[in-house]
Amino acid sequence: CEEEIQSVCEGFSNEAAQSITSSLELSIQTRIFKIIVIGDSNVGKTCLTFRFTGGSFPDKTEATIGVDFREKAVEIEGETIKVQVWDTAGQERFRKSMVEHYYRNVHAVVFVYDVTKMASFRNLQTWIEECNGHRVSASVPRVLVGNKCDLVDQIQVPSNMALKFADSHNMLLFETSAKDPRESQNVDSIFMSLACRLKAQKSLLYRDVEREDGRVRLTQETETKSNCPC
Ligand SMILES: Nc1nc2c(ncn2[C@@H]2O[C@H](COP(=O)(O)OP(=O)(O)OP(=O)(O)O)[C@@H](O)[C@H]2O)c(=O)[nH]1
Ligand SMILES: [Mg+2]
Repeated sequence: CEEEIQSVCEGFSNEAAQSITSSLELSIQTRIFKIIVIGDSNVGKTCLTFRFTGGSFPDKTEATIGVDFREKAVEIEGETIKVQVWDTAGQERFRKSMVEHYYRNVHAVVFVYDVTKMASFRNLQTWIEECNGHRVSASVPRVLVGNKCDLVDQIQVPSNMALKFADSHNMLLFETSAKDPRESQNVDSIFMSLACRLKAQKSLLYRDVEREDGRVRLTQETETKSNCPC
């Protein structure tokens, strides 16, 4: 790594090189938490990940093809952590070749259903089976998200039914809306609660950083200072 840093700094003034070195060192030390977002097409996975990483609701979305990556640096108890969100495709034809990649070295899983579509709730069982089928360890935290709560007069999935399902699968339940700006903090807490739990499992993640991130990366994400919500 030191050699890589030196080669990056060649040709820069001392001051610039020093600043690059400290940025690179910080980047190398930063832990990355890989969180995948899974569920039927159209439930709002892209909008939820966009709300968390970009802070807004996208004007227009198209069906995700394969996977979209979004990252956000967050600060938890003085440590900067990079939350890497894998926004996966819900449509079978757009996900086939990618499924193995979704689950490889995953640190946490977010299952999403649409509170206005009972079928998307019923299909959760299939998504959970797919996840289990890819040998995702039971120690990998999972949460359940019921999205589109702003559509209050169209709700088909009662909260108590969702809660029972979440309990039986040892998951926390979040009912929220990617669209309603008043819910943005609730959307943040989906990912922040997972990041807090992962931070507590210290050992696994430095190893993953070394393995996946042998290359040096400089990023320009916004940093969110936040206290642990859990
Ligand atoms: N009312 C409402 N609409 C939403 C909300 N979240 C997403 N939508 C809408 O639902 C549609 C699908 O949203 P996406 O985020 O693209 O869905 P997706 O789960 O990523 O779909 P795939 O990429 O095909 O798997 C879009 O028209 C969004 O505008 C929400 O919280 N409330
Ligand atoms: Mg999508």
